[in-house]
Amino acid sequence: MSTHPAGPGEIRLIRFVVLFSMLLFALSLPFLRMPLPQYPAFMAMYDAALFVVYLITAVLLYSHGHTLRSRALMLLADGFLFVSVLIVPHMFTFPGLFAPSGLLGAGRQTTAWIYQLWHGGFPLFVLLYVREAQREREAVADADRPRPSIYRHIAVSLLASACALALALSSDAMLPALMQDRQDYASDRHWVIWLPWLLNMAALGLLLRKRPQAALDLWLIVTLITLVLEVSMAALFNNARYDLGFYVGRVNGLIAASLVLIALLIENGRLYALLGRAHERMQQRADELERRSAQDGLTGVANRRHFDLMLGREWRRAQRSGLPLSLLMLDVDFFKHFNDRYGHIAGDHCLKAVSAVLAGCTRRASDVVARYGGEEFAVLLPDTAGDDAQLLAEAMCAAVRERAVPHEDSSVSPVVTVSVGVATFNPAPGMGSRATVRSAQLVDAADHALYRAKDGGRNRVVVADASAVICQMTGSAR
Ligand SMILES: Nc1nc2c(ncn2[C@@H]2O[C@H](COP(=O)(O)OP(=O)(O)OP(=O)(O)O)[C@@H](O)[C@H]2O)c(=O)[nH]1
Repeated sequence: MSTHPAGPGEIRLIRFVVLFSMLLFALSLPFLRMPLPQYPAFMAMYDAALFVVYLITAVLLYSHGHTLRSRALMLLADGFLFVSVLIVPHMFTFPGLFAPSGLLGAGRQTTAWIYQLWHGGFPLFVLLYVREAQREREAVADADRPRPSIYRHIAVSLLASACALALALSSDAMLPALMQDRQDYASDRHWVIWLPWLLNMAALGLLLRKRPQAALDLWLIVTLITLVLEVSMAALFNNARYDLGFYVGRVNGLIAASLVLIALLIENGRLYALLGRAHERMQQRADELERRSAQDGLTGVANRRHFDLMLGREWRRAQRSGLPLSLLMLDVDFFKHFNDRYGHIAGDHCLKAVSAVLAGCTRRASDVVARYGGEEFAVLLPDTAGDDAQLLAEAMCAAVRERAVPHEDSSVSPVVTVSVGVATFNPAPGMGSRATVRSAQLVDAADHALYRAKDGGRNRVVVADASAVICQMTGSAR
C-alpha cells in the first residue's frame, strides 16, 4: 500500500469520501454558528473513538514500517501516535466532561490549545513522511536499508506529545487566548488559529505533488482534505463550543481519522488473501515436485529412488506387523536385440508399454511398480505371500505376451516377453535394526531368481526362497 498504486475500487471510494465531506461542509457552511444543545457525552465518545482509531493506525503503520524498513512509514506512525496520546488529555481537560473546568489542572485555554497542537502537529509528521518517502525512493533498495528502531520512534513521538501537552497546560499564561470563556471562542482570535489549517494545506500541497503516488498517499490526501474541512468548521468559521460547526466538524474529523485505518485494514485483508493463494500455489508445486521426484521420466512408474524408499518403509512395516513382503524383479527378454532391430525410440515405446501392462496388473494401492534400471522392473508387494506373488508374476508374464509387441529377433517368442524372479520374505521380530541390509538381501534373492529364469530359457517365472535363496523353477508356459 505504501508503494503500490490504488486500485479502481479504492479510487472510487476515495472520490466518494471527498465528495461526501465537501457536501457536508457546503451544506453546513451557512449554519456553522447555529447554537445546538450541549452534549458533553458526544465529546467523550468522539475522543474515545479517535483515540482508538489513531492508536490502531499507529500500531499498523509501525509494523508496516518495521517490516519494510521504511523510516517514512515510521514517521507517519509517529504522527498518529502523537495525536492519539494528545487526545487523552484533550478528553480529561475538556470542561464539563469529568469536571466543570476539566481535570489535570486545565486552564481556560488548555483544551483549545491541545486541539490546535494536535491539528497542527499531525501535518508536520505528514510533511516529514513525504520528504523521507521521496528520499527512500531515490536511495538504496529496501532490503539494504537499516531497520529503523520502533522504540526510538515511539520515544520521540511521546516526547513531542509531552512537550505539546506541557505547552497547552501553560497556555493561559504563555500563549495567545483562543477562548473567551469555557464556551465561546475569543472574538479577536490571534492569527495562530490559522496555523493548523495552513500546515494541513502545506502537507496536502506536498502530497499532491508527490510522484508516484501510492495508495497510502491518496488516502492521506483525503485525510488532509477532511482535516482542513474539520478545522474550518470546528475552529475557524464557527463561533463556540456546541454550535453546528463544532459538531459537524468533529464528524468530519472522525472520518479523517478512520480513512488511513480503513485503507490499512483493506490492504491487510488483500495481503492475507494473496498470502493464502501463494501458499496454495507453493503447496501445489511442492506436491508436483514430490510426485515427479518419485517418478521415472520415461515410463511414468516409480523410479529407483522411490522404490528404495518404499522397500525400506515396507520392510520396516513388515517387521512390525510380521506380514509377508514379496518382490518381483522383471527383465525384458533380448531387449538389446529389440533395440538393434527396431531402434532406440521403438525400444522406449516398448518399455512404456511393458510398464503400463505391469501397472495394470497390480490391484492394491500399496503395490509399487518401479523401473529398477534400463529394461529391468521391480514390483513391491506388501502383505503378499509367496504363492500370491507367484500368481501375480505369472499373470504379468502372460499380460506382457498378450500385449503382443512384435519382437522378431527374440528366440523365445515372436512378441516381447519378460522373465521374472520372485522372492518373499516372512520377517521375524527383531530384524528391523538391520533393515537396509536385509531388504537388500530380498532384492538379491529376487535378482538371483531372475537370472535363473533367464538361464532357464526366459519368458518364465522363478520363485526363490528369500532367506536361503533356494530357487525353484516353475516353467511358465509360452
Ligand atoms: N530403448 C531403450 N533401451 C534401453 C534403455 N535402458 C536400457 N536399454 C537397453 O536395454 C538393453 C539391455 O541389454 P542386455 O542387458 O544385454 O539384456 P537383453 O538384451 O535384454 O538380454 P536378456 O536380458 O539376457 O534377455 C541394452 O541394449 C540397453 O541399451 C532405455 O531406456 N531405452
